Amino acid sequence: APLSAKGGGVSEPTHANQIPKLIWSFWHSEALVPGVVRLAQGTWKHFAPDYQLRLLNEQSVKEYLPAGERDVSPDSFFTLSAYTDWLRLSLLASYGGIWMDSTLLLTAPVDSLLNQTAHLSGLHLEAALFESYFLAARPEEDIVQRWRDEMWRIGRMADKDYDVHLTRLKTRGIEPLNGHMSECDWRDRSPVHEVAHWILHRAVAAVNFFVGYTSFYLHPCGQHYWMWYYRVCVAFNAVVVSADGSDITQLAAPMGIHMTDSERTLNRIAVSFGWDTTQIVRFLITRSSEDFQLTPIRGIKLRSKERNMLTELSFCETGSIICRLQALVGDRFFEERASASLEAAVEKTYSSRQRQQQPRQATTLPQRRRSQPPTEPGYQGYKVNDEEIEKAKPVVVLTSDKGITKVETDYSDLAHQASGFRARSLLPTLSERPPATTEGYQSSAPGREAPRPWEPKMDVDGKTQVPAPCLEMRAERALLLLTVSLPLVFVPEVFLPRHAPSRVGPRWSQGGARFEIEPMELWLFENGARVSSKASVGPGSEGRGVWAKQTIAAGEEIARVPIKLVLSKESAASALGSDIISEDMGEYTAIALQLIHERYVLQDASFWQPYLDLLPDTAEIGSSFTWSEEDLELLSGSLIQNISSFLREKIQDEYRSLCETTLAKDPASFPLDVFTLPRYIWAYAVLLSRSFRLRFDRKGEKIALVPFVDFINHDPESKAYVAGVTEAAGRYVMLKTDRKYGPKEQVFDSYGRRSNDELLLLYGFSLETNVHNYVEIPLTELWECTELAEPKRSWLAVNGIDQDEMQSIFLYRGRWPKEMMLLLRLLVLTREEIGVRREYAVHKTLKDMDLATPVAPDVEERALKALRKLIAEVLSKCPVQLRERDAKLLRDRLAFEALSRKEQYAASARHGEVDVLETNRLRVNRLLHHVPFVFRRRDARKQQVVPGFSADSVPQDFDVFLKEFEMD
Ligand SMILES: C[S@@+](CC[C@H](N)C(=O)[O-])C[C@H]1O[C@@H](n2cnc3c(N)ncnc32)[C@H](O)[C@@H]1O
Repeated sequence: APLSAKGGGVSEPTHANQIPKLIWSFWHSEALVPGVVRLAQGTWKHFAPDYQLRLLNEQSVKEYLPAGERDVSPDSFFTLSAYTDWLRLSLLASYGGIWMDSTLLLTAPVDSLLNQTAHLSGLHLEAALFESYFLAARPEEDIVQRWRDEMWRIGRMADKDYDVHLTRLKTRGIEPLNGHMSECDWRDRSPVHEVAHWILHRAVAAVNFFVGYTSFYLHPCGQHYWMWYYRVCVAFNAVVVSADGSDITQLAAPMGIHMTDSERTLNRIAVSFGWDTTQIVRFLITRSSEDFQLTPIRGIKLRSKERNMLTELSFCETGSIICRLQALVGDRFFEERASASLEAAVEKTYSSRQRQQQPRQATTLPQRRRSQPPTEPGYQGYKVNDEEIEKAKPVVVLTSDKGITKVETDYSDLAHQASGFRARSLLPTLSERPPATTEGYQSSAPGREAPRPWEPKMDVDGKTQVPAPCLEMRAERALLLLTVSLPLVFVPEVFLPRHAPSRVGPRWSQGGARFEIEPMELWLFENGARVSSKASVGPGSEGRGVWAKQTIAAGEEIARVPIKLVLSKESAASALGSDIISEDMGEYTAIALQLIHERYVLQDASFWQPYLDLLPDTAEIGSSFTWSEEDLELLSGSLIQNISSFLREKIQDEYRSLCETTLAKDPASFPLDVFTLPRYIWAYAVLLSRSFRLRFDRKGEKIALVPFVDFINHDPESKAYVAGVTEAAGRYVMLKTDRKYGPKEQVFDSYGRRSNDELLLLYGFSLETNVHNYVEIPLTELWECTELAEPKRSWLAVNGIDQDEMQSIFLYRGRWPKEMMLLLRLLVLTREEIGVRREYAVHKTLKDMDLATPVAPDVEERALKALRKLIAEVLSKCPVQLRERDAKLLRDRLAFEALSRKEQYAASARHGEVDVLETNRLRVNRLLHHVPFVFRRRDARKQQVVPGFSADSVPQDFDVFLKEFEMD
């Protein structure tokens, strides 16, 4: 049966319940594919001849991504690897097939690595990590979809947010890496170290024991680092395994996930032998691997270090694994030699590069970060041979966020690691070293942006250095650990449970009448609503929510509420009459009047009484527009303070005008001592925090309060859906799940991509981690001083940008809408630059200029500087002390938890704004720094004959720079 087309109109033949014969892989550039990657592809053709290869790059991938995901690019993530981790899951979730990392050499038929009956097949490492470099699945597998969604969520989290997320997982009893890598390895140390370990281990366990109460978790040793590195595995464990335990193979098997031991197969050479890069490469290209049996291991997975070294050397000795594989494939990617000395080749490659100092040719790897040969004493230089490897082994460079700070001669002082330095060996890729700062830092590879200042940097091993905030956090935590937990050090481990029993305390009290759901459930039932027996309303830290009582499948209907139970303008009109609820009355106003009428006039006689009894009061909702003046002070320095006052005033004005007009028509039915201002504000708070926009027919959307369905809480990532349905039997509102929910799991819905400011204003809460935070910046002043304002406005209008959109820009944390730079460029363009006065001529000039991309260095600089000024103006309204206080509070769980709910939300919202502004300020500074460079390169590029090369050595990653200016 043909597979449904997901993207680009592609459909694949497949057999039901079989993994489609498709191999997916990604290499960022189409032109510069290293020999070893091409060799890998050759092995796939040989060992998977009946499979279709889908070798994607940044451009072609768009053809295959499902419609809603086509705009996702590496820019959407903090790192390229996070992007490709998400990409593989997205492709497999849609089309199924096999994902192979580009450096995976098959050495046996691919089917020997698959299990056709499993939902998901792959490989695990040490029974603790489910690898992601080789994955196979049938299309639309629930497990893969959930994994993809989780990866999408956490792949785009900044380090700080990710840290909070990891702690949350712990509080929910999920061990992100199944206990793996949580142990500190202090072996071969002195007895003092042993004792220190013993104390540390218990102290850490004691502190972490309280994670459920304190939300404070200490990542022991390098565990946080590993969790960062294996983000895709963390995502896997969070959604698939979802439980504590050290052996994921056992946990995953009942879910239909098949795992092969990677140490017996693809990882055998690297892991089982415990070799480093040089040893692995030596084995692969020299005759020492002549007798090695390839079939049993089924394949070889190379890391980027091995790939780089193989690409540099580009030869193999007859009989070696690489030579044998290329003979099998029938193509030559490596120069075959009868005998060769690895050392001589290494020396030749590196020293000739040193001599030439020239751009390399197209056959080599795309340019990576390169620095001049270092001059620090103790740095062992570019030559590598055994003797030097031996000599150089003890050389350790200690790096902090400020770059290389210290060069030492042995590893022994591991205390440095604990105090914020990571030790890394200089060998074997001596030629690379991260620069001291990110300024003037070239991007690492085509398709990747230059590292962002907040992004954990990659060190020479392709691993991350722990970024500064984490280091500080770790130091602070260590101090806290010692003070808080020393008395607990001697609590025997057996008394410490593996994970904490409960979550952080609820924000609502869990008892009381508002938690007696049964009368409403009975009322729903009697009036024809259908609520699945698998779900019910129950308490949680978000107030009441919809919970799964037992497993609910993806796409299952949880509730169906007939229209007669719904409060809308229609119901208001039938309750209050069309004299009062006139055609032109707003929907919110109409329902607000009905809410007051039902609750305070009809009271127990109201049809909706069982539902109204459960509605929260104004303080419980806590929307910031209902806060007192005193409470609003908590929001000082943030944009939301003024917005809250503004909305409140608008509602008050509306109430006053209603009193004078509509309500005055029938004072007996609408006495002003019943229809009071506080009640009107309450009704608005209920409506803004719990109503839905529903579409039942073509006429348009309706605002409605839907009993039961409005108990669903917000998770920005949820895709559960609420929809109006019209059938012959009548209209109803339906709630359906987006994914499978396990017993006792809360079902969430997304209230939309709302920033913390919006959430606080309308719903009375904000999120500590919110990827949708943004700040709206008015352009009033820029419009006032721009030249040729009118023709510019009309040109924008002709191009589909309406008056409101022209007035401000939306600044997001990780992306810039395309219109933003276009607007800024347009506003800074002078009359002279446009060079014409008549409107139609201005339109033509602007069209030719293509303002969606940088047009000229000085225009670009002015636009960026204007943006910087706007950002600085907004930032200046938030005093530095306040910013620092918020940042500190959000790092320090204990202090944060000690705040009142409003203080917590205020701090999160203001911090969200500052974070967006600061991040963008840094970005603008960085771009300003690159402007001259980008244009110089662009000019050089125009002149050169062969794209990508010129005497001026245009970097291969030129496009990446340009991209910075063209984000969407
Ligand atoms: C549609 S109602 C959901 C039901 C509500 N929890 C109740 O008990 O009635 C929206 C309200 O739920 C709360 N809420 C929803 N999602 C939340 C979240 N993620 N965190 C905290 N509070 C949340 C807020 O008080 C919000 O105003």
